[in-house]
Amino acid sequence: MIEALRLLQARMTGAGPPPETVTETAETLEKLAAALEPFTVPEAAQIVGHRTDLPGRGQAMAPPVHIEEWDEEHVLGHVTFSRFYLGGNGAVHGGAIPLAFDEVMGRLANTGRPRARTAYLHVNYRKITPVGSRLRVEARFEREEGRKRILAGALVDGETVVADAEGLFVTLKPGQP
Ligand SMILES: CCCCCCCCCCCCCCCC(=O)SCCNC(=O)CCNC(=O)[C@H](O)C(C)(C)COP(=O)(O)OP(=O)(O)OC[C@H]1O[C@@H](n2cnc3c(N)ncnc32)[C@H](O)[C@@H]1OP(=O)(O)O
Repeated sequence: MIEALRLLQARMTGAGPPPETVTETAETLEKLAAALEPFTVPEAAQIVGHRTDLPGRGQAMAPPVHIEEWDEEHVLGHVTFSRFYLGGNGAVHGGAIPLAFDEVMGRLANTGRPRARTAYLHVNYRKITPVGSRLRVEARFEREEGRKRILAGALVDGETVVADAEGLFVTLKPGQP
């Protein structure tokens, strides 16, 4: 279902259909939304965001990061930003790149340690990130200072770092959501 939605997002972004196809598509989508409505569940029971085995944890908003290696010190994976993530002129939207970093760095920060949330994510856009290219995405645990965990990340196209990031993740205190 999520893969089909991702395909739809990419095709819709790249399409310039005639008005009758736009109307027909809108009607079909409204029917699908209505069919799912009776199955609305509380957050804890939803599938989306809870499937760590799926790219982007099954969250269609998150770029589909495929995890290849994952332990307490590093995460390695790959991601291809579809047309859905286009910012302009062939480049990925600047807001989509932190989504990928938060996904891999958040996963790493929360592996083998108590729960933490992103306090900041500092992203450097070094080069244009191309839509449609398979990119390597990496994260590594740098250091821990009390409740603070500092992580580093990089997005690499071939041999070229197109973006890198530093993230601060803070261990939650009891009662913090
Ligand atoms: C088998 C295992 C499976 C695991 C599988 C997991 C898979 C799962 C994948 C999940 C992948 C998605 C992961 C997404 C992760 C999010 O994106 S979380 C959503 C985005 N983040 C948020 O909503 C956080 C909102 N902010 C907050 O809740 C609070 O500000 C925080 C971050 C909890 C910190 O608040 P606080 O507890 O009051 O902390 P506070 O005492 O003020 O500060 C503690 C220290 O941090 C420093 N600090 C705090 N904020 C900042 C800042 N922005 N800048 C600099 N320093 C700061 C303070 O200066 C202080 O430093 P020290 O004085 O100790 O040196």
